[in-house]
Parts: sequence; structure tokens; C-alpha cells
Amino acid sequence: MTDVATGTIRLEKLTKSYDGHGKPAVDSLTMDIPAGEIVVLVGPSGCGKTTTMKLINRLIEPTSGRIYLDGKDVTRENPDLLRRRIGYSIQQTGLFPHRTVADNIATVPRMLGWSKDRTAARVDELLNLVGLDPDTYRRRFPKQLSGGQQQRVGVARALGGDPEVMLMDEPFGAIDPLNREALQNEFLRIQAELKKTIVFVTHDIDEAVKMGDRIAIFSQNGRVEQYDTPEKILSEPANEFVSSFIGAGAAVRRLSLSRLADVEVPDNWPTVGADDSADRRRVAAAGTDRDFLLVLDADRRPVGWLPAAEAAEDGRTVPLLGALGPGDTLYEALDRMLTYSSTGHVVTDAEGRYRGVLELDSLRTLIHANNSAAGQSQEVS
Ligand SMILES: Nc1ncnc2c1ncn2[C@@H]1O[C@H](COP(=O)(O)OP(=O)(O)OP(=O)(O)O)[C@@H](O)[C@H]1O
Repeated sequence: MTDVATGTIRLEKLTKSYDGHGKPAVDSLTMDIPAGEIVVLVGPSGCGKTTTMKLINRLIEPTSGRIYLDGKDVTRENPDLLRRRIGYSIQQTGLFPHRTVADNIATVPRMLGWSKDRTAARVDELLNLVGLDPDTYRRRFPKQLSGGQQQRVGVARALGGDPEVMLMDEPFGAIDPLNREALQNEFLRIQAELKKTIVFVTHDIDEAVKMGDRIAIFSQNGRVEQYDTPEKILSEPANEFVSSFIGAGAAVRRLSLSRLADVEVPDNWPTVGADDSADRRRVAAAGTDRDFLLVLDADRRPVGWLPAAEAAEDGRTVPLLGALGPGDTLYEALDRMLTYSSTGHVVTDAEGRYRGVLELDSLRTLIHANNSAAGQSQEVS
């Protein structure tokens, strides 16, 4: 087993029975968790998600079965040593209330015996990584932070000793939807850089679809009903349990898996330059039946909409609403269109330059293509 990638986890027939409680909390669970991926455990309350996590880092001991890390059996390894290789962040953040943010983040580096300088540098690096200014936050105490900031510190602390594996138990559970989305996005950005092996628990299927490279749908007693990519789970649920767990709206959820960077956006919208003369603007307006022309600056960055009827006048534009970038998904595009009822939505590239304009009709075409690719072309029509 020498060629196993760092961070690979294998659970083999893992069972946890609590004394005096009939059925095991986790019953003979076998699961391979590939290195560098986010695997999301999702399922109803009491199905054994948290127990599985705690078995992985040996916060609780299995009744039977084995745990392998990097191909090595760690079922009997010293749990303290094991936990230094595995970061753990939980819903209630578990921050030490009487220690500063810096001290909290330094927990594992200290345990590992890092020097003061190396630890301090690591704390600042991690604070920057999770989007908190070190000078502002390192000396604060947890209660002087908002819930979302505490979550960020929790994530930074879990990353402290640069672990191979991160276990995250509903890490964004207690956060309001807006901040939750921001944290999810930031976490995905961090993960794109760090490529840790992450086991992530949630009860929210939307969060699972967004965060997971793979999703394990648990039913009861740590029984896995399906372990697959989000695409497969949404388009080919393995059984009734999975179908009912993902609920209605699987086709809509699947939209959140397609990014605008990966689809073709119509780029034939009439445009004019911000410095164009009134004459040129008039010619452009005469050549289209659109009500608005899109105005681009010298770098082809969209600056506003020009009403075609006033194209020859002073060139005053109407502001752009809800421009879409390459990281936005078809789901976000649809949401934007329903929120702002304007006809077209500008799509830009990573540099903010004009790529095209999406309208409800062109979006519908993309959605159909997306659903056909998943083998279910009839769901959204
Ligand atoms: N210390 C314990 N003693 C006895 N039973 C326990 C103990 N901890 C958990 N259980 C039981 O084991 C089962 C699985 O619990 P677990 O916390 O893993 O579920 P979960 O899927 O994480 O649930 P939730 O989504 O509600 O957090 C439950 O039936 C629970 O009551």
C-alpha cells in the first residue's frame, strides 16, 4: 500500500454500537474517501453522520471495523497523534472563549511544538486565508466576533497544523443564508488552493450539491443509500429513499452544477463604444430591433445600457443590473433574471470584459442542454 495518495481515507466495515441502545449508530460502513476531494455526508437526523466523523478521528472508538489513512491502518494508532493530522471544525465552532483568536488558531501548531515566530506567521497566514484582517482580529476574543467570523476562525483553527484531512461537522449550520453562501464560496476558493481531503457533514442537500465532489446519502445506522457525484445523485437517484431525500426540484438543483464559464453565451447583442459619436450610436440603433444597446468601454468592459430610442441624444445610459461572471451558475443566472426583470443580463469573463448577453430564451436553451446531458430533458420546460 505504498502508492496511496496522502489524505486518502478508507473505512472498512466500521461499526459503532452504544451499550444499551438496540441498533448500532453506524453499522458496517465501508467507504473510500479519495485524497483532495470534498465528500459530503448528508442524511436525516440521527442517521450516524456525526458518529462517522468522530470515528474517523477516533474521538470515539469503533466497536469493530477498520480505518485506514494513506493506506495505513490507524484503527489502533495513538488518537492524539492521529488528531494532529486531522483538522476538525464543528457547528458551534468549539472555540475556547477565554483565548484570543490567535491563541485559538495556534492550538495545533503549539501542540506540534512549532516556534513562536513560525506559529505567529501561520496564524496571520490563516487569518488572511479566511478573509479576516490579522491586525484587526488576532487579539480579539470569540465573543467579540459575529457568528460568521467565529466560523471563519473555527475553519482557520482546523487548518492550523496543515492537516492532511479536515472533518467539518455542519460548519456553516448556524449562519444566516447570505453569510452562509459567502462562507461556502470562500471555503471552495480556499479548497481549490489547498486541495485537502474534506469530510463535510450537512443535513442540507443544497449545501451538499454545492460543496461536494461526492455525496454520501445516509438513511439510518450509517447505511449509505448512494455514494456518488452530485450530478449522478440528482439525475440518477439510486432508490426511493434518495429520490425522496433530494425531493422535488432536482432539475432546478442541477442548474447549480453548471457554471457560465463552461457554457456558450450568445454574443450577438448590439454594442456601442462609450466614446462613439452620436452618429455611430444612431447607426447602431437603426441596425437592431433591440430596445437597448450595450455600451462598452475601451477595454470592452460593459458600462451600461443605452436606450435605442435615445441613441443619438446625449448617450446617457441606464445602469447594468446583476452582471454575471464565469463563476456564476445557471441557477444563479435564473435567479438573477427572476429578481431583476430586465430583458438581458450581461455576462463577463474573469477580467470583467463583455462575453455576451443572456436572455430568458437563451437561458432556457442552456437549461435544456443541461438537462438533456443529464438524461432528463423534460423536467424544466
Ligand atoms: N453517546 C451516545 N450514546 C448513545 N447513543 C448515541 C450517542 N451518540 C449518538 N448516539 C445515537 O447514535 C445515532 C447516530 O447519531 P449521530 O449523532 O451520529 O447522528 P447524526 O446523523 O449526526 O444526527 P444529527 O443530524 O441530528 O446531528 C443516534 O440514534 C443517536 O441517538
